[in-house]
This record gives sequence, structure tokens and C-alpha cells, in this order.
Amino acid sequence: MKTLVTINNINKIYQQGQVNTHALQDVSLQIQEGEFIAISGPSGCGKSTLLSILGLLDTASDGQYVLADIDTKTLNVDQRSQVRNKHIGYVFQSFNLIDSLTVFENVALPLEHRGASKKDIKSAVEKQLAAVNMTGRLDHTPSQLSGGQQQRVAIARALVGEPDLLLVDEPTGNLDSQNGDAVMQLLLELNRQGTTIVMVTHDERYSRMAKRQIRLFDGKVLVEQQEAVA
Ligand SMILES: Nc1ncnc2c1ncn2[C@@H]1O[C@H](COP(=O)(O)OP(=O)(O)OP(=O)(O)O)[C@@H](O)[C@H]1O
Repeated sequence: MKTLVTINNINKIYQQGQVNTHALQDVSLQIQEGEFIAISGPSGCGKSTLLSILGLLDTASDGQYVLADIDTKTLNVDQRSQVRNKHIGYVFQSFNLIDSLTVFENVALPLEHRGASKKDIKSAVEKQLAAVNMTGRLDHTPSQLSGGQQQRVAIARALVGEPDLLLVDEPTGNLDSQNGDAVMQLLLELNRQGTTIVMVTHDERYSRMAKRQIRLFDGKVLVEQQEAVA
């Protein structure tokens, strides 16, 4: 299996006035293609910080992050957003869909940023919405959808550019248990089809479904468990 992510001794220190918060302390991690990793741990332990660094939404204070053989330290701002657009899909707890756009337009956004043709956008968006079982809602706006449906559209948007890595932050956090279960089943199915997933979750039930579980505590990796390969 190919290594997709290597992080070595990542530290993240937030500075706010006189106060320094050491949110991540010497975290090292390798992610292979095809893995499904759940990151859990108590509130404030650094889960979202780690995910934002993996997603190139934030930078580490020090340490190394290599994504798809690219040393991210060498990237300027434009290159970072290009690498993010090409290699990463990000799903937020609060969906982050744009309500003035339709479902189709929301999912099309990453491809429009890449300058893809209208024809390619149409076929990729329709394929992705079918994969999350949201065909038939193309012209709705997000506010006309249930929370579970909005999260499925957000997953379609994250996957439409065929990223190498899907990062999901508390994907079920704003959903009732039925919709949460459905989103989790969708993520498991996407992983079975080959998508590499890193998911932050508070929910033990969901973290146990991942093949590999990482527990953070006070910004450090506390325990790591991996499902035995039969
Ligand atoms: N922008 C910021 N500025 C200052 N401190 C921050 C910032 N973001 C996070 N922190 C601090 O860094 C630590 C880790 O925060 P983080 O959001 O990564 O935790 P978390 O495990 O995702 O928490 P939760 O489960 O509550 O979402 C916390 O102490 C938090 O207060």
C-alpha cells in the first residue's frame, strides 16, 4: 500500500496575547491509501487542529507534513490552495454549504475553481450526487434539505474532484441518530470503494467502525488501535 500522508513531530502553538496553547505536541502519523482512521479524544485535545493541518487550512508551528509526496512546507499560498483543491476533500460538522447556490452549484464549486469544462462538471456532479443518493434534488437550495441530506451534499462536494484524502470533522455532530447512522454507512461504503478517510468524532460507536482508531489527549497521541487484518 502507498503512503499518502506522513507527518513528523508536528507541534501547534496558538498565541493569543500572553497566552500560549500547545494544541499539538510532537504528533507523528503515517496514513496509507485506503485507510479509514477515526480520531477521538476529549474536548480541546487537538482533534480539529490536527484535521485543519492535514487539510492545509492551517499550518503547524513546526514539524513536517508530506502529502502525496509533496513537502507542504515548500508551498506558497497559491500552491497550497491548488494542492488542497486537488488532493483534499473536507467535510465540516456544520455542512458549510452556500445557501444562495443550488445543490448542483454547491457540488460544482471545487471543479469550477479548477477551471473544468461545463460538460465535465455536469457529469462529475451528477455522478457524485448519485453516489450519495441525492439525485432529484439538484435544483434545491441547502435550506430546503434535511440535515442528513445537506451532509450528503457536502460529502458529494468534498469528493467531486476525486481527492486522495477525505477529511471529515464530526460529520454526524449536527444530525439525529438515524441520519448520523446513514452518513456513517455512506462513509464506510466510500471507504470500501477506495476513498481514504480521516474522521474526527466524539461518538465511540462511530469511531469503533473505523479500521484504525487514534485517541488524542492534551495534544498527544494517547493510544492507537488497528483492526487486525484477517
Ligand atoms: N484559533 C485558536 N486560537 C487559540 N487557541 C485555539 C484556537 N483553536 C483551538 N485552540 C485551542 O487549542 C486546543 C485544541 O483545540 P481543538 O479545537 O483542536 O480541540 P478539539 O479536540 O477539536 O475540541 P472539540 O472536541 O471541543 O472540538 C484547545 O485548547 C483550544 O482552546
